[in-house]
Formats: sequence, structure tokens, C-alpha cells
Amino acid sequence: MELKNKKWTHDEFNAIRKEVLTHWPTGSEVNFEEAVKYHENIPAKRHFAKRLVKAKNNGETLTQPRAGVALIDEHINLLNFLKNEGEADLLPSTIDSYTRQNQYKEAQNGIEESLKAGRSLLNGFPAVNHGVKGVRRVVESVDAPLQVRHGTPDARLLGEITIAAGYTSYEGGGISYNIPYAKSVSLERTIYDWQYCDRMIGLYAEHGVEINREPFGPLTGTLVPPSVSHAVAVIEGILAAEQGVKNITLGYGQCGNLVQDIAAIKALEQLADEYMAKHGYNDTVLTTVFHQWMGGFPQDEAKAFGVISWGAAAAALAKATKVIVKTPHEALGIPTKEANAQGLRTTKQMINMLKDQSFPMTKELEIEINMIKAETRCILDKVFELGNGDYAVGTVRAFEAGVLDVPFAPSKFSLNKILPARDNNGAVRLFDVGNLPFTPDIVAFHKDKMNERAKAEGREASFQMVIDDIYAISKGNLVGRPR
Ligand SMILES: CCC[C@H]1O[C@@H](n2cnc3c(N)ncnc32)[C@H](O)[C@@H]1O
Repeated sequence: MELKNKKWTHDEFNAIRKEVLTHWPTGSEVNFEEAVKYHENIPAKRHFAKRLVKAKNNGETLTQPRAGVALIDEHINLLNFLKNEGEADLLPSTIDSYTRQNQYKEAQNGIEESLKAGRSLLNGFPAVNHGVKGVRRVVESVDAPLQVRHGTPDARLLGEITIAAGYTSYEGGGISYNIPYAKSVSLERTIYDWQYCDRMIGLYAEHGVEINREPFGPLTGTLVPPSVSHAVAVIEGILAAEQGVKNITLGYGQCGNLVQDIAAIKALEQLADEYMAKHGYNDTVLTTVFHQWMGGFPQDEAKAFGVISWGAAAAALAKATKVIVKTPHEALGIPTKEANAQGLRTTKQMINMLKDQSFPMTKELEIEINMIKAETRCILDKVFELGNGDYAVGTVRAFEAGVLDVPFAPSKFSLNKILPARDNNGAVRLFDVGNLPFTPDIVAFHKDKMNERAKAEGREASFQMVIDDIYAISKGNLVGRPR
């Protein structure tokens, strides 16, 4: 396997596809030509890419939950409940953890146990085991655009089955579904396997079927600096575009300081446009997704609604194309459909109250946008250099060198040298920049911001601040002030 950021030929792809479709018996239900025809009959209003473009043109911020249960009928009921009671604009199918680890036998057990128990004993929808026929029952019973949301390092068979079944959007990427989701799966492996997924979607595009792709923006969802997640997002966008993907949503996980979060979305849009154009991908439609707070949540449901509302407000003021919604059960586990719908309605109310307002371009906001862009450019340009002009190769070398580094990542391939912490206003800064290739003025900016907080709190900037910040929101605050 030679890793190269180069579009695969049909022969290269088909040689691997034959083997991928044998990973589970339901793979034999995939018939590409038949699937293309099936997609041609999916109406525009149930088409993810088209709905996103419409939202972007109308300046809408669409709402989307996470949701998935073991059995098909229950999953259909859940999704229709979230559409009808939750007013969700876009719907997911969150895939279960066994399927994410390609443990289809265990997923099958989970289905059988759920049937016996009369309730879902899996933490998501086991789409591979249900196969094209079973998943099509969901597609034909839910009148909304459907996206596959998961966390799968090897997502090739899952992609083949769900896209053939009529899903019109696929989340994930070779970095963003490895570093936060796996311990010892090599980046070469997952970047290569995700080139397969992107090439598959490029193949549908060649046949007139436009499937949306969404790299997973938040990464570990714990104090990830905007420039770190943006660098990964832009790289995964470029890797997808190289394989022929034409409709891409780049994502970002809320940090909590409003100016920084708005700046992050603005910077992401500008960086994505800049780098896609720079590398010749001029026919790729780009949208953004804002994830409501991905870190620890308060157990108290009223406080959880506060966190959800804050994420909704930031997404609306940032004018993100869509927002991924949390629920008041976040601190407890898989939400009930009622709790999930409440999170959606809370978010919808905030978006509706803010859609006629806009956040002014203040000096502070401008500084934040420029800082995020400067930092992200330092990282992206270093990755490109390390790869001698190849972002796939460059990414592997960048993680080895700590040029790309994701805080609190389970993967042994992330150096975990950087240390993020909040500044005195709650914006996420770097207490330790690790080996990130920042210019001296950027390093100084972060140092000054951390010292400003240290002075205000009367304590040295330290690792203790990092720990205090990790627990702050679940304890009812944003900045982890000393007790
Ligand atoms: C990045 C994913 C983490 C988030 O994904 C939510 N999540 C996971 N699985 C399900 C599910 N089956 N139904 C509703 N939400 C789900 C968690 O709560 C967490 O917020």
C-alpha cells in the first residue's frame, strides 16, 4: 500500500472493492449500478447536499441531532419523532460501537439480544448487519435528508452499504476518525481506507449522484484549539476533493468563548475557500457545521439546556450552515427520544430568535479571525512541506513530528505534547505549543493570554489550569477558576 494524495483509478478502486464487499454477507447486496438508479429517484428535499446548498444560499442554520438504536422499526420511529417533535432539519443515523470497530458478529448478537429484550441494547444503528435492504426501509420511511454518523477507522463496507441504501451524506475521515477514535491504528492505514470511501463517493458523483462528505471537526472535543481542528478539517477536505468528492461540510467543535467561536467558523470558511482554490479544487461546494459543546456536560438538565442554548446561539451568530445538537441527557448516556427532541427545540428557538441579528465585526473578532488563520496556515504549510507537496504523506510525518498534535487523543500516533487551557475570557489558548510550527509572535500571543489569566487568578499558569478547565463546564462554569 503506497500512500499518495492522488485520485485512484477505477481499476485500483474496483480491485479493493471486491474484497471489501466480502467483509460481511450483506456486502453482497451492494450493486453500484442499481444504487445509482435508486439515488436518481430520491427527491431533492431528501437530498443532503442540495438541502445544505439551499441553507447556505438562504443564510439558514439547520439543526441535526445524533441518534441511533439497534432495530429498524424503532430506528424509524426515533428518526420520525426527531423530525416531527424535534423539528430537526437533517437526520442522522449514529452507528453503534461494534460496527465502528468492524465487529459485525457482536453487532449481530446485539440485534438478537435487543429483539429478545424489546429495547435497544446497542448504542447505535448497526447498518452493516441490516444490509442494503434493511437500511432502505429506513430511507423509505423517513422523509428527510439522512447522514451516516459514526467513528469508524475502517468505514469502507459501512459506506458501501449505507450509500447504496440511499443515505446522501457520510461523516468521517482518515485523521478525524482515527486520532480520537483509535489507539494503535496507523494513519497510513486510515488515510488510505478513507481514500477508498472518498473515491467511492467520487464514483457516485461521476454518475450524477452528489453525496455530501463531512470530516469530523471536533476531534477529541476537549479544548481543541481552532487552528488544530481547522488544519485537520482542511486536509481531509483536500484529500476528499482529490478523490472526486464535490460537496464537503467542514466542522468545528464549540469552545465556549463567543468571539472565538464566531471567529473560528469565519476563519474556517475563508481557509477552506483559500486552500481548495490554491490546490485547484474549484468545483467543490463548501459548507460548515458547528458542534455544540463536545466536552463534559452538567448532570442538571436545566444547566444542560444552558449549555445547549449557548451552542445554539454561537452557531446562529457564526452563521454556520448547520449545528449538531446535544441533549439534556448528555451527562447520563444515550438520550431518550424526548430528551433528544427537547435539545432540538431549544436549539431551534435560539436560532429563530437570532436569525434576524448579526454579530458586529469588532476589532476583537477581527484579531481572533486573523490569529486562527495565521496559526492554521503555519500548520498546513508545514504539513505540505513535510510531504513534499503531498498532504497525505505530509500528515503522517506531521503527526510523527508533532506539527499536527491533538490534545487528549487516545491514539499513540499523536504526540500529545500540546497543552490547551482557557485564557481569562475563556478562549482556548495554548499553555504549551508543543511542536506546533507557530511563528514567535503567535507563541508570544498565547503566552501573554495565559499570563493575563495567571495574574488575574493570582497563580502561575500551570497544568492545574488545564485540569480545572476540563471539568469547568460540567461544574457549571466556563473557565476553571481556582477554588
Ligand atoms: C462524537 C459523538 C459523541 C456524541 O454522540 C452522542 N451519541 C452517541 N451515540 C448516540 C446515540 N445513539 N443517540 C444519540 N446521541 C448519541 C453522545 O451523546 C455524544 O454527545
